[in-house]
Order: sequence, then C-alpha cells, then structure tokens
Amino acid sequence: MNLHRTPIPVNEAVEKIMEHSRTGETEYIGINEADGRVIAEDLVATHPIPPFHKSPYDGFALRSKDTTHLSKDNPGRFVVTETVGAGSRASGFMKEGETVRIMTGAEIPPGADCVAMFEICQTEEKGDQSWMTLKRPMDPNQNIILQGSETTINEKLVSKGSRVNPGVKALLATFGYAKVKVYKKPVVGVFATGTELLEVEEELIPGKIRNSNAYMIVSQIERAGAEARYLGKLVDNLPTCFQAVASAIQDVDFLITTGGVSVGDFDLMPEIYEKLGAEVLFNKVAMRPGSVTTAASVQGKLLFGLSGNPSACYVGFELFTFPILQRHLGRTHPYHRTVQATLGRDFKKANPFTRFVRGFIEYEEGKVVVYPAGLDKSAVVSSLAYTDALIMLPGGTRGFKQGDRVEAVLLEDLKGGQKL
Ligand SMILES: Nc1nc2c(c(=O)[nH]1)N[C@H]1C(S)=C(S)[C@@H](COP(=O)(O)OP(=O)(O)OC[C@H]3O[C@@H](n4cnc5c(N)ncnc54)[C@H](O)[C@@H]3O)O[C@H]1N2
Ligand code: MOO
Ligand SMILES: [Mg+2]
Repeated sequence: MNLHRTPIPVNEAVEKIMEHSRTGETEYIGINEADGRVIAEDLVATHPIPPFHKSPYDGFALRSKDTTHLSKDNPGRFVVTETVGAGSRASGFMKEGETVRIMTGAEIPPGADCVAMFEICQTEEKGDQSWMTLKRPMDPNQNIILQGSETTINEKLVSKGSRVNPGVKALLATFGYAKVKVYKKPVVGVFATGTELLEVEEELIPGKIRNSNAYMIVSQIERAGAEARYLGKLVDNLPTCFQAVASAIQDVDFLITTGGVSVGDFDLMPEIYEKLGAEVLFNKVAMRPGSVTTAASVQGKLLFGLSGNPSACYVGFELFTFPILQRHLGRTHPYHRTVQATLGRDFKKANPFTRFVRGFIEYEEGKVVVYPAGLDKSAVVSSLAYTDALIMLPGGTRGFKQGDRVEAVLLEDLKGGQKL
C-alpha cells in the first residue's frame, strides 16, 4: 500500500476531470417527457407571436379615424355588424361607422385598427340590430397586440443547452414542438463497497450500518439530471470487487463507487484501479471533506472513487461528478452557481485545506446569509438533510467569524417562502 499521496487543489482536480468531458448523444422525446431535460437544438420561433393582430380586451373593434372628433358632447354611434370570439374571424371588411364586438384573443377584423373596452362603450339594441356609442377618440393601434410584437418568425428564443422548465415547455408547445431534441441522459452506475453495509430493509446488527451512500448518490445523480443505475453493494473482497467494477464499466457512461479509497487494509479501490490499468487522475485533493476522493479513467470512461464517509461522498459528487454530467448533458454552464454570502455564525476550526461546509442559505434583509448545517465532520450524515449549499472556506491558519464574506456553492432551493 502506497501511503504517500500528493494532494492537488480542488480547481485542478476539476480541470483534470473536465479534460475528459464530452457532450453526449441526442434523442427525440415527446414534449410530455421533456421536463428537466436539456434541449439539443435552439428553440426557434416557427411563427410570429401573436400570429395575427389580436385584441387584448373584450370590447369593440373600430376604425380610429371614425373616432377623431368624438367627445362627451359629441358622441359617435356605430353599427355593430357582428360578434367575433377568440378562434373566430370577422366575415367582412370594416367600413365607416361600423364596429365589431370582439373578445380577448380574437383577430382584429380587417379594416379596424383599435379596440375600445366594453367599460367605455354604451350599447343599445332594437330588434336584431345593435349600436354602440363612444364618447372619446381612439388612437391607431390602441389596444391592439400587433402581430409579431412579442417575437418574430425565426427568432431564437431559448439556446440549446438549456434545461426545460415550465416556461420552456410552454414555448415548445406554442411553436408545435411535439417532439423535442434533447441530450441523452448519461447512465451513472453506483456501487457501495464495504463489508459493514446492510441494505435499507435489513435489521441493524452490531458492527454493521445501513448503506446510505448509494441511496444518497442515486438521488444526487437524479437531481443532476442524469440516470442512476444502482448496481448493489459489494463486500471488501478484491476478486469480487474487481470483477464487479470491470464488468460494470461496459454498461455505463460513468461509474461511481463509494468507500474503500483510503489507505486501510480493506480499502481496495487503489488496487482495483491498478489491476484495471486505469489512469488515476488524482487520489488526494486539498479539501475537506473528501480529501481521499479519487478519479480514474479506463476504456474512455471515468470512475469516481468517492469516499465512504457520507459527507465526503456527498461533497465529492457535487464538486467532481456533477459538472462532467452537466457537460455530457450539453449544459453550457456545467458548474453549480456560486454566490457571495455572509457567514451566519462562527466557524472556528481552521484547516490547511479548503473546507466545504454543508450549509443552508437564508435571505435576511436583502442579504444572502449562509449557515453551517449541523455537525461538520466527514463521517456525518445528519447535516446533509438540511444542506442546500456548500460554504467554501479557504484553507489557512484561522477560523471564520459570523459576518465574514464567504463563497457559497448553491445546490438547490429547499425552503418555501412566506405568504406574499
Ligand atoms: N490512516 C488514514 N486513515 C484515514 C485517512 C487517511 O488519510 N489516513 N483518511 C480518512 C478520510 S479523510 C476519509 S474520508 C476516510 C475515507 O475512507 P474510505 O473512502 O476508504 O471509506 P471506507 O473506509 O470504506 O469507509 C469510511 C467510513 O464510511 C462508512 N461508509 C462506507 N460506505 C458507506 C455507505 N455506503 N453508507 C454509509 N456509510 C458508509 C464506513 O462504514 C466508514 O465508517 O478514511 C479516513 N481514514
Ligand atoms: O476525505 Mo476525508 O472526507 O477529508 O474527511
Ligand atoms: Mg477506508
């Protein structure tokens, strides 16, 4: 066992991984399956919005030139020729002195160039005929949503590499994208290693613990938009682990193992990488937790040897696996967003390595404040439930104080808000 490892800075480790990144293949899927997927072609307007001049109000369509002289003392009386609802079209060309009852969303009748809301019009009816009286002038194009005023044909509305959210989906539907070209989800295999591991349905027995990492990582993979394939847990036995890893590589785009990457007697991953002939990109990172995180490349695939310690495993995934999955998914910005924040309470423990404290974001009086979430130890699992950000504390000889400016890596938004 080689006990000497050279730690490299976090950003270098990320770069080494991203050197192996490529954009994945594409596929067409139905619009209903598109939520959260990344579009692989620009979303382009196939027609103007609106596609025709339309009314924003329920009211009367008119020729503005028939209204120029109108006032309270000099009202105008118009013949109502027909009623047009959204989805219908006027039958004729509007002539002098005429008006059309028009509903919100309906096409402006040819010849008309303004709409007066019902609220400013008086109507009277006699038999089959009705009239409308108006007491004010209207401007040309008043209360008309002009064709193409929102978007013109061929305008690029959403760039390829964007994730489908409800708004993107509305646009896909608007422009008739029943099938959507998206990037295929990379398949990420997950093995949990450790003789101590029990599955979730097993009774706890002395000396053993339940395998939480596999479930956590599967969730992280899915949160990242990729497809997780849990391949099971492995006891710390070299031939078994080697066989399992060697054969799994064939079936997945990326392979994650948790545990067994440190220097213990039963930490088998370093030997497995060697037996596989894998190129180890790094096996020690100048960070806490997750310093033992290892990445290796074999047969054009990346293996992530994440730590067995739950917090280290969690952080290792978000820093190193997340961005390459995003790149594979065609995301133009593959990294988690970071934000300048104020530290919400003291963090006294100094560390020579950069520390990624599991934390949560609050917005207080217009400021972003980030609080550590519970115990900050590599072996801790309980603080992860409250984690929506990683507080990045640079290595050094001093701790940090409440009020210090820090950088926070945003992972998700966990909290609801107040009633408006
Ligand atoms: N002599 C040294 N000892 C250790 C070092 C070191 O540099 N020198 N590094 C420490 C650090 S830092 C970490 S982090 C851990 C990393 O350990 P491994 O990645 O080898 O993981 P294991 O030994 O398999 O397990 C560690 C810990 O995590 C628990 N575990 C493992 N798998 C799971 C799982 N699927 N779900 C929940 N918990 C899991 C396991 O039971 C252990 O308690 O090494 C330090 N040691
Ligand atoms: O790698 Mo360990 O997680 O630094 O604590
Ligand atoms: Mg170990």
